[in-house]
Amino acid sequence: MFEKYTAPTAGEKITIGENSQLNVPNNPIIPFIEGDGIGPDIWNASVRVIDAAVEKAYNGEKKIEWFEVLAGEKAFNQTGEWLPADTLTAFREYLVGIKGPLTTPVGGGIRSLNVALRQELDLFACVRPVRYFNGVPSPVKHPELVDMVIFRENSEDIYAGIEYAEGTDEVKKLISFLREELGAKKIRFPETSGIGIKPVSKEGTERLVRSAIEYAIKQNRKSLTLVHKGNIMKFTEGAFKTWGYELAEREYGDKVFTWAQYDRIKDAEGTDAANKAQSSAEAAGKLIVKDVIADAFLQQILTRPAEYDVIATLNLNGDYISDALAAQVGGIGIAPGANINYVTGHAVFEATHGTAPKYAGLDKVNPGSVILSAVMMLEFLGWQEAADSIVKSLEKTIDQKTVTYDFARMMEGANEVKTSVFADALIKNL
Ligand SMILES: NC(=O)C1=CN([C@@H]2O[C@H](COP(=O)(O)OP(=O)(O)OC[C@H]3O[C@@H](n4cnc5c(N)ncnc54)[C@H](OP(=O)(O)O)[C@@H]3O)[C@@H](O)[C@H]2O)C=CC1
Ligand SMILES: O=C(O)CCC(=O)C(=O)O
Ligand SMILES: [Mg+2]
Repeated sequence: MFEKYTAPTAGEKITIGENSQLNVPNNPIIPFIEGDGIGPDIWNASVRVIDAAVEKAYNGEKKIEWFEVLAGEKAFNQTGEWLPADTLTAFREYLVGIKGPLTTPVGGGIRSLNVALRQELDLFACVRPVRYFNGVPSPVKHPELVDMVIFRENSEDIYAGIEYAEGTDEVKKLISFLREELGAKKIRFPETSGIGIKPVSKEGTERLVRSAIEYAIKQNRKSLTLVHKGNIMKFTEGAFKTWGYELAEREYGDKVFTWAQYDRIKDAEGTDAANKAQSSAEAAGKLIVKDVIADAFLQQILTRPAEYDVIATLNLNGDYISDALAAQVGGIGIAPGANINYVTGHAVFEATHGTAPKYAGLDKVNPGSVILSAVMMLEFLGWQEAADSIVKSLEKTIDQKTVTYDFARMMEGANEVKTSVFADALIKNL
């Protein structure tokens, strides 16, 4: 199976059965990437918390068999490759994995390994829940009103990496094709432009929006909002909105009420009739599917966060929105995430934040994002008891004001501790 890695001898594989149901043994093999920068600090703390929670929740009957796989600087230093083929094989074979952050240079150098993993494994949904933990210092007055789950499309948009640098033969060819064959007249400085391409497909949109609706219905959420910049990017972001509404009505007709329906009723029968139709859909517990333009959304999440619930959006919007919303509930130190293909069952869990290089090796940063990503992983495996016990312990530890520097600097009377000591406190509070 592997070119260079040795497959673990202990533990068993997670498999997927009919109806995309996971079969999870009591000792699943789970590949992990430690990550660059702060990766080792937060991974070493997180893995202790995860193991202790599983041990305690199941009295030793369940145990994760961790399998380290390489990517990023550690991989390059040991193998000469940034993302060895064996690492992809491991995530493919064992279905579920977890990773620390990986560095991506700006303006040149290697393309993002994080994006490569998502694309290679076709992990089309980046799921990032954002909720408030009592006692966490926040820059807004009512952080508790933020309770959103972002479904970020993870396989297309400008992340496809189709871009050509200024001055190259490729960009000259492309610009002349755009101008001469397609009549593009508005490239302001054709001699000195770089060009990036933004593919957005109907299939890609539909699978993402379908996953978000399924999640919203299962979790009894009130609304799903399609966030886009479709007024400007009509055939990519505008199409995302149109395809999203069409899919919602076609596949979930009796379970949803869309703002596209609202508009049709309004045009035919007037505003009162449309308002009535929406109110009765809400009373019947239907999921309201609505949309908002991305810039307006970014101000409304600050002014009226309670109006938003599950979010479905494109790749770049989702990237910006994840960090912005994380800040509202106390920062990127407790912002978890998952990259999931709901059809094949492949999933790689990871924090929203990056490698924070200035803190690397200082045993300083908050491991909360990776720990909460592991909570999402445990839930994905159906190990709810272990997941719940970590969340309770995190709540208790924050309540005791035992926190890392990021919270301590905004908290009165905090007991600031290192990453490893924060993990000790979490384990004690399990
Ligand atoms: N999925 C991934 O692997 C990701 C990788 N990256 C990559 O990471 C590298 C660095 O990116 P950068 O833009 O600096 O973003 P980072 O998220 O790495 O760091 C930005 C700031 O966020 C805060 N922060 C990040 N992580 C934590 C944590 N665990 N606890 C507390 N605070 C934290 C720090 O704020 P402060 O300075 O205020 O203390 C830090 O300076 C880049 O190469 C980027 O491409 C970025 C995002 C995701
Ligand atoms: O791949 C990277 O380096 C950045 C990724 C990122 O910002 C994200 O996943 O939110
Ligand atoms: Mg990001």
